[in-house]
Amino acid sequence: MIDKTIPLVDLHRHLDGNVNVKTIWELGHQHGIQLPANSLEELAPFVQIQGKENNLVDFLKKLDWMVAVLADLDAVKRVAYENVIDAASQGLDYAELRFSPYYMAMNHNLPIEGVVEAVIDGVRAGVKERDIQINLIGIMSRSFGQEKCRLELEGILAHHDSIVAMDLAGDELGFPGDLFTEHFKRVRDAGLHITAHAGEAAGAESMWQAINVLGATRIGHGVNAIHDPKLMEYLAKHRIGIESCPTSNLHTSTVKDYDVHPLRKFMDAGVLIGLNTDDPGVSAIDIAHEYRVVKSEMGFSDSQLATLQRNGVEMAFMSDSDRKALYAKKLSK
Ligand SMILES: O=c1[nH]cnc2c1ncn2[C@@H]1O[C@H](CO)[C@@H](O)[C@H]1O
Ligand SMILES: [Zn+2]
Repeated sequence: MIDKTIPLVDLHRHLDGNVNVKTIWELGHQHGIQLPANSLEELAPFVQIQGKENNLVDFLKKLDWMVAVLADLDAVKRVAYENVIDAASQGLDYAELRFSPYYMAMNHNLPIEGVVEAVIDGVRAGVKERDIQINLIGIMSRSFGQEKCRLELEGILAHHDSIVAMDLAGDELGFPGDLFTEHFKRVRDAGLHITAHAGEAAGAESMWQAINVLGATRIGHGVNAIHDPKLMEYLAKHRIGIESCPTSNLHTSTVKDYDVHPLRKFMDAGVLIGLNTDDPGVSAIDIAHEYRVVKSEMGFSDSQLATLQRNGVEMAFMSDSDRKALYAKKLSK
């Protein structure tokens, strides 16, 4: 089902949405943080989706305990390190891990730039131990407004050599992209790639804005492009990559079920689209799960799955020579 000759990648994976229940438990106890449960089993439903949530904002609350236990920079480093080990254990050859430094810093007043450094350190430590390549994407969490996003941006830009791209995540309906026009101008000036969560809670207009105003060359989710044929055509023509996260879309009630997910329509329209996990810890899934459901619930053939797998590599924020090297490494295994 997963083609062993093609690199397996996950480009849309929040490391602050992928903290082990056990790690939350241990950090909570280590730092004397009051948790809402008396055992690991009791804690799981506070951070993992049970069934589905009514909307995106409710879904996002599940991440709150994952960052509530980040009491110091060692905790941040641990979470970043464990994310690399987890990604490698899931069979990924390459992953882009994204994180929101203010969101990770805010509960315990950590220095934002320190959080960025701790994430970079933790990822470096993980990569030393496992056969996986990682690139980092900085997130501006739109839900906290323009000023907090500016702080996130500055923390990331201070380390732009270790970061490949910038993203906009959080409450898409409440905080439209054009609030962050100035922020993304600075991102473009710094030469970072741009992806944005769009067309998930809001409509196609939010995707047009992400592309035309913010400068996004990839879009997270993008589900609602399906209602705008001109946009579908534009995405295909300009090779704007769609980072699809089907299970997350069910869990946020963006899409009712797998069999009505528009993934196939994007493929038919010639749009570059790949499979990703989004918040694997919250959704309690791995990347193989996404390939499995696309096959079993959406009826994709193995060759269509292989196209999705290759699309992921093509969309990755890496140089063409690194892309070639990734393919070559896979074939030599
Ligand atoms: O599916 C999603 N849609 C929009 N925002 C998200 C999603 N998953 C996580 N975050 C947001 O990303 C930041 C942490 O990395 C937080 O702002 C969280 O709310
Ligand atoms: Zn996301």
